[in-house]
Amino acid sequence: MSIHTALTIAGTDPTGGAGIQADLKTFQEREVFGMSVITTVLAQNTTGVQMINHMPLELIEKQLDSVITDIPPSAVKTGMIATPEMMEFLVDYLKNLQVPYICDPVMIAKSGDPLMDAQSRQSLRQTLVPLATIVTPNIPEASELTEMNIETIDDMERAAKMIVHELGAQAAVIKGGYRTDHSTDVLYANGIITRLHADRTNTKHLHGTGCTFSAAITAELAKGHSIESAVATGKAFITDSITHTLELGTGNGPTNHWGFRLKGLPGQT
Ligand SMILES: Nc1ncnc2c1ncn2[C@@H]1O[C@H](COP(=O)(O)OP(=O)(O)O)[C@@H](O)[C@H]1O
Ligand SMILES: Cc1ncc(COP(=O)(O)O)c(N)n1
Repeated sequence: MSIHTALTIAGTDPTGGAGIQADLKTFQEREVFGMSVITTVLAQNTTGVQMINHMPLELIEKQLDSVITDIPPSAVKTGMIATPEMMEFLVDYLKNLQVPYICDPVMIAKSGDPLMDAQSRQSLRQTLVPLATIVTPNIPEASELTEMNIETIDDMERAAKMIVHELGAQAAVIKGGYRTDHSTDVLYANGIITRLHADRTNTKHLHGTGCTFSAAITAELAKGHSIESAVATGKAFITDSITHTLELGTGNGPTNHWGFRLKGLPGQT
């Protein structure tokens, strides 16, 4: 039996809905062995972010060495990488790894709390985005990366193409979660636009949707699936996680990471 492994490099959420914790749960659900390197420890919950503490670069480096010299990952994702120094440091690391790399350009939490400053947002364009196999911005993040005003699906398609052709990523998915009329995401990969439709669930429990979606895609790439297949499975996974809501927390609650098990997914391996 071949074991697939995935590494997430990201910040934490002690309530388990977003960040590293959501990524590890998602890897497990997709039957991939999950590993993690913590960049930032957050005190946060379903109501917002209470405190942020970045790990020293040396500790991030030591964590990465511990993982990589022992259990090599088949795919890597980054989530909250909040400072230009962390981004610059990760560039060399990711180049050497030579495995699929998913960049979730986390900038703001669903609660509205900023997770990085303006200078870091700019650095992300130049450092991590060009290395990515897939970049997965939501609409505000895609606007920030492309400096475009994104309102329509056509705008989402233009932004996805710009992230590939001008910023240098291999593929981009612009997520439609910020829209109120539908939940269509747009994938641009291998020169082709694909629209991924899902019915919109009327819920406030959307904490960690982006983390969960990109982690599911990472798990599928770790198994060797194509970009198109991995994103389709990721979309089905997040849709089921949102639909089978748990109603946890006093604010905007987490998604249900075992939601897909209640319905079953196409394309499981
Ligand atoms: N209310 C919803 N109903 C169905 N799908 C949703 C809903 N909100 C978000 N999604 C989906 O969840 C995924 C994550 O999108 P989004 O919430 O925009 O990311 P982020 O957490 O980075 O802001 C996307 O596939 C998006 O279409
Ligand atoms: C550590 C960490 N990473 C990412 C998010 C974004 O989560 P959301 O998908 O709700 O925007 C978060 N709240 N915390």
